Amino acid sequence: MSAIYNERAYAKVNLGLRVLQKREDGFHPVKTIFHKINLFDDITLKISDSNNLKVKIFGNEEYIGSNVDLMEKACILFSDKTNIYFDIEIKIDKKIPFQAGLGGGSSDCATVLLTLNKHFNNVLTKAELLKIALMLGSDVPFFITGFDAAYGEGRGELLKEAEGVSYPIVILKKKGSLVSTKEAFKKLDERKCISSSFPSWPLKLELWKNNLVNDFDIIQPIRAEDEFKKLSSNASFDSTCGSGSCQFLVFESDKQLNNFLSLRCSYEMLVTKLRKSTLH
Ligand SMILES: C[C@](O)(CO)[C@H](O)COP(=O)(O)OP(=O)(O)OC[C@H]1O[C@@H](n2ccc(N)nc2=O)[C@H](O)[C@@H]1O
Ligand SMILES: Nc1ncnc2c1ncn2[C@@H]1O[C@H](COP(=O)(O)OP(=O)(O)OP(=O)(O)O)[C@@H](O)[C@H]1O
Repeated sequence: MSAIYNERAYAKVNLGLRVLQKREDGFHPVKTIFHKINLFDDITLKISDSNNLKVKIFGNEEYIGSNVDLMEKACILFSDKTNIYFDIEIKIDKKIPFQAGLGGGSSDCATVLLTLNKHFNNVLTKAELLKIALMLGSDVPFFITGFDAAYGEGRGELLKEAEGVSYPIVILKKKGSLVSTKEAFKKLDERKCISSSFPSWPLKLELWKNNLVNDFDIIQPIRAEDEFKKLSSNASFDSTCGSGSCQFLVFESDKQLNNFLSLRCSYEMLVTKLRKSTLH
């Protein structure tokens, strides 16, 4: 028997991201608000019964290099944990920029885990899925929860749902600018003074500028460019996506967004919205 699923894996931004001192296990505790955005990878999964695990992925040539796709790792972990074997063909239409801080790979593998669990009649509990998710990456548990927005602590696995908002958002990407998450965290270890303060979620956009800080902002060369400064002065809020390299600008209205879109911009631009689903 086989079944086909068409799924969307949404990207996220971090509204505020404080990074504390490195722990003994090499990871840094963070405090953040994760928020999904309406930018997604389209993933088609064909799952068939089989006596051994077979994973085929199509469409990942552009981003995979010599890495193993996180979606393949998700299949292996799911099979190990459940002792269920299957033949899976995954087709991905990648729209989320990678090494960009948008959590694309994390969202893709969370989507695969959730779909496998759905196919196999919820064989794993949410708690078991969250445990596997953290083995795949610090951002993966957020995508397992299904929340539009959440406070995240620990490595990002201590999650509490937050109310989502739906302001227009523009992602700016400088051509050729890629950031390795590991290297970005390493750079922050050079800081002399580390603050741990993190505000409660200010839903009102006018409060974000003075309350939400991403510690990775200081290591993003694009933020020192005159063009970026000029563009961001036309938005209500701007910050780095995760550990970079993409930046995002938030607008209070479509009118403010349209004024912004009439400006000259040499960066690649993705125009979307913070995601507030109707399920809640
Ligand atoms: C920057 C964020 O995207 C913010 O949400 C996340 O903290 C990063 O999450 P991620 O991409 O899933 O990262 P992981 O795959 O877990 O970790 C990649 C590498 O980044 C570093 N890392 C990551 C998360 C964390 N809290 N502390 C770290 O020091 C570690 O060196 C780790 O080996
Ligand atoms: N499904 C996937 N999508 C994107 N990258 C993947 C995937 N699987 C493995 N990778 C590898 O992971 C690296 C980047 O992953 P990803 O896009 O999650 O990072 P990111 O954009 O920096 O997100 P974040 O740091 O916010 O989690 C790439 O070098 C890529 O080869």
